[in-house]
Amino acid sequence: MADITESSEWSALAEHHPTLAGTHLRELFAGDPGRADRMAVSAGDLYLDYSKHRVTDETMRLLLALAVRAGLRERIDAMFAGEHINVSEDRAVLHTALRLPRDARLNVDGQDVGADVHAVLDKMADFSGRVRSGEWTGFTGKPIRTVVNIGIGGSDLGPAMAYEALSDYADAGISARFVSNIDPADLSGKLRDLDPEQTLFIVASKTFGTLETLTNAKVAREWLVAALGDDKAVSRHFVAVSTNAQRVADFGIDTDNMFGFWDWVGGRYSFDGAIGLSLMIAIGADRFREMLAGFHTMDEHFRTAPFEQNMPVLMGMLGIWYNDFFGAQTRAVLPYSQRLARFPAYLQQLTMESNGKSVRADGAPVVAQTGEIFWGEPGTNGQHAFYQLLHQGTRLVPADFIGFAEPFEDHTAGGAGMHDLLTANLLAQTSALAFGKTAEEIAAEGTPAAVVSHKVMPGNRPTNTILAPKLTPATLGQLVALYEHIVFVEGTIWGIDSFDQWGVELGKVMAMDLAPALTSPEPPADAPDPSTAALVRRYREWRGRPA
Ligand SMILES: O=P(O)(O)OC[C@H]1O[C@](O)(CO)[C@@H](O)[C@@H]1O
Repeated sequence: MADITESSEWSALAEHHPTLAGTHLRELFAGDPGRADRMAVSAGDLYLDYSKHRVTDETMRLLLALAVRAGLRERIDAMFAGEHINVSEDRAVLHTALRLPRDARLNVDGQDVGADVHAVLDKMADFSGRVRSGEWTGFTGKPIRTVVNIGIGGSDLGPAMAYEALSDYADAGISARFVSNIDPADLSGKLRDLDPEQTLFIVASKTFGTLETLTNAKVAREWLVAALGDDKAVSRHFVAVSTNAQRVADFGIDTDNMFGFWDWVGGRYSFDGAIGLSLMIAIGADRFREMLAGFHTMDEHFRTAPFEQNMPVLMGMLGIWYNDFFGAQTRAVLPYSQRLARFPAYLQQLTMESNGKSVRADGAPVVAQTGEIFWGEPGTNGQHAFYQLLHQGTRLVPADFIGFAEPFEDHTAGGAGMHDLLTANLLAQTSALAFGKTAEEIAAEGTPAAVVSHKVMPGNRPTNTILAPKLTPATLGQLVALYEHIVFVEGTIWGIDSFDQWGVELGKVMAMDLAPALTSPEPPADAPDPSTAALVRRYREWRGRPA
């Protein structure tokens, strides 16, 4: 694989960078009145303003030239066609197939992928409909009131985020809870006030081999059987989502009540398929399909729009600009929507499990910094916590602000609706971050000279602003697909396989090796290293075990 940093396109950006590094957004706007209208793009219902970036038209031209040089167009085509671009696992990468319209045809490795996807969606819709209508009852004949999704990583973060995002659409009186952590506090806290007779567990695991999920599921099964007094209750209260029917059967779940998917769907790309069953039960199959249509809208945009108008390409390349040329290490994601409270956590897995790599797809070391660190909190809460650093800290933290025009409800407060105040905060923050406030402006307000420097707002801090009319199933689908494709764009430039996650394996194996050292009646003979040995001794002592 060629070294992208040796390309003339990379060099051109490196040469161009000092000019922009020495230019303030105030100057860029002053010299370019049409910038805000020009540096904006729409995709589906999403509107992106990227004018508050430290770029000129020339920067964007150079960034897109780099994308072309990296073979982004060919790679997009390869992904959508089902080529095995996940090289380390020799798999296709086809989460985009999960949202293909019913009449679309896609044959991959001899499989009619579209037909398979819709067969599962139909099975989910049938089951969800029965649960929602009360036709599907628990063992004692009562309707289901709570769905508990037991899963972790992609089998948790996606459905949990989307359920919260779309909770205003949950119209059947069925709520969902999500259990992921092997910390027993998670499961017991979620079960505490539940009626077992009206609870349905969805055990969600692509592999059905994940320690946390299987352990939680076993304890949940014991809780259910103890309460209902009969093993036979399990078949009415446990269903599974997995790619591994054998393990589902071994666990004791009837495979008729299993909803499948395929190895060409990565866990972190999977909640728009069967992993989203809890969401579908809560909001219904029609709303779920609206969400899928939203995903598909963004997929088509990504697949077909010219790079100059292509939202994921533009945002991905801007990520490269800050990460690899400005040396920024993180990106804040700041949704001005309480409903999107879990969106940053969801994005952390999507982006960092995908692009946190230090070898390229061909196994050679990477040649540039990879893997932006994603983090964030909903506005306005973040404003009263960490925005101080965003505004006046020494680090450059590019940020994505996400807002919606229409609220679900809008109480008035002092003339303005609460939602309008929320949006005013979003707009104020991006403006303050970009333009700041100079020492002269602060002094002119009569500020004592000794305090002026403390109050200076440097500005020149770049942001994306993404606006949509309303947070609906369709806009959520568009938003998630947008970030999926941003990950893809960045991964392509870095030349990495964004679809494996080998870095999580070692810790899992070591935990299984260490567990006996914590629990054995006799002091353990060895530990992986002296520090861990000392910690094991301390733990055992506090647990009352011979150290
Ligand atoms: O769905 P599974 O197979 O239980 O895996 C859960 C999560 O664990 C991981 O493999 C990481 O350990 C994620 O990629 C995945 O989303």
